[in-house]
Amino acid sequence: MKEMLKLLPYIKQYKLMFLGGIMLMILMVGFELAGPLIAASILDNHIKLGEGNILLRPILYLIGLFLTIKLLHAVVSYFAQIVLVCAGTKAIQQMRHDVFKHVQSLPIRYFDNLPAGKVVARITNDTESILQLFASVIPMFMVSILTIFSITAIVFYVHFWTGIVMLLFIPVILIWGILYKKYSNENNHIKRERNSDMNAMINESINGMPIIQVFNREEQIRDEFEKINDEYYDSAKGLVKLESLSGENLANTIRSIVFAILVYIFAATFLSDSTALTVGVMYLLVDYITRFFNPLFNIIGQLSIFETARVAANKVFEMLESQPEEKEDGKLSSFNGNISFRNVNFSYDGKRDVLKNINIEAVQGDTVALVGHTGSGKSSIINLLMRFYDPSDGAIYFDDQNTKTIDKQNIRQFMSIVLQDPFIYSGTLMYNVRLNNENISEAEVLKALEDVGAGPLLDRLSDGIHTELAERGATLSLGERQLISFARALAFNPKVLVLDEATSNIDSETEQLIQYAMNVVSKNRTTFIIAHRLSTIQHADQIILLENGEIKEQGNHKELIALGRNYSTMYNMQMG
Ligand SMILES: Nc1ncnc2c1ncn2[C@@H]1O[C@H](COP(=O)(O)OP(=O)(O)OP(=O)(O)O)[C@@H](O)[C@H]1O
Repeated sequence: MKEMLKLLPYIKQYKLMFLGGIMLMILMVGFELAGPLIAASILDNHIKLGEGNILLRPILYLIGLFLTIKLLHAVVSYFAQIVLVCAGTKAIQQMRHDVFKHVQSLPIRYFDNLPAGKVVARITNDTESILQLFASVIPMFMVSILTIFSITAIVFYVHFWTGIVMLLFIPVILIWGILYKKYSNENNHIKRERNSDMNAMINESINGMPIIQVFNREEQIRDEFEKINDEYYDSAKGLVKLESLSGENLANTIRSIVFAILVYIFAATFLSDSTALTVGVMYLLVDYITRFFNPLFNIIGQLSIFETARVAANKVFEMLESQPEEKEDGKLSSFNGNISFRNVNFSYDGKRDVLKNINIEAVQGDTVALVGHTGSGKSSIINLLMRFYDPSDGAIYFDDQNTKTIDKQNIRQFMSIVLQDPFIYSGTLMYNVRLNNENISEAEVLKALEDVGAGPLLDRLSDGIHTELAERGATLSLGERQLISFARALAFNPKVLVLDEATSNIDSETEQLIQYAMNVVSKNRTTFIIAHRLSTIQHADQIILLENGEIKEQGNHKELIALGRNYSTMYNMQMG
């Protein structure tokens, strides 16, 4: 239930709308319950059975009143629905905003074990389920409880024993509700888990579609998907069975039992003149009893939606409460581009050190190349440099200021990165270069593209820099995506540049293009390159050879070749 309390701040933000909706619902209940009172009055006061004395005019008035009330009921329920759905949608809009904002503030570490599809499910599906709570379940619970109390009060007032019979059945229904909740919880939990597993899998399959198709894994992936889909179906079936059992069937059975008892009570009252009920009162009781059970069963029927929303809220709040990246107050007011790693150790999981005693001194404008076999720790060094993670031991200094004391956003303002598989967002070429940074003008975007050698690409695109690019740059070659990524780095004019060289086999012409772009962008900037082709880093100021997270060789190309150890072996091998 604590999830419900956490929803309160969202309700509070739109409290006037929610209150308005609830007031309208209370009016609705009033109109709904007035109907039987009017009918009873017609029967008892204006149709005197056996006396041949029917007063038509008051009956017409009362029928007019009855119809007016019905009309008002319809109008009020229309507006109540609109106001509550709008308030709920607004509250959910705010919640989505908060979740999305919070996701952006989470450390990269958080996503290591959480598939993107699950994050998507949290922001879309789960919040949508919570909307049901605001817009339908909670108001319906309130209206139902109000209806139950009002009918109980009226029935007790009109006929005490009928009231007692009605109340006797409430514990039966409550016990049913508790049992229902217990069994539906389990199925609901599985259903939601499988739903988010499916999201994750669809997301992963779409991203990895080329690999799946090339390796002919369609059938296996389909089978895996079907397995999750079947589990989803089973849990949904379990819920439907439970709902069918608890819905109309149970309602009708209990209602019939209550009616049977009432018929007996009514018959018994006729045996005595003093307690005999009038036709109007009997009609009133029968009508109210029919209405009395509806809200009770409505509550039980909505428990499954309530449960789904509760589980969803739980998941959303779990994400909202996960620790965001720590914020440091320190700022780099000016930064020349000097970077040093001092005795840095690092572990992702707190158990295995993937970097051990790393020492690097890079002065402004230096190019530092990181080389080594796969898994040797090159990307981990970059992860620390970008402050996606922090060292377990030792420290990294930017111009003699420990980066741990500097606000991450502030540090990243001075850096740009070009990844080996550059990310292209759906949007125009201009958007992709300046990423919505209005401080970078259109002319600067054009110049950056020209400078890195993307002129021919610009000429080819029908709308130049305003051409819409496909999601993930699907319609561009790897080389073209890299050039855009270089232009992005250049346009942001960073002090520090990080280049993750493409490992894939690019042809020598593209390699030349990229080498040219690399030289343009890295000019006068401190540059860290993860290098796979040793031919591209011969002019680097420092080459660092890593093995199992340790620096094994460090120096410039000439020095390492002269050393005649692993670097020179690797270089000779690559040069054939
Ligand atoms: N997010 C992570 N969580 C746990 N371990 C990780 C994570 N990322 C990398 N590792 C481990 O850290 C070690 C160093 O990986 P890193 O990515 O730095 O190597 P690399 O030299 O960049 O390799 P490659 O050239 O293949 O990209 C590897 O053993 C890897 O399995």
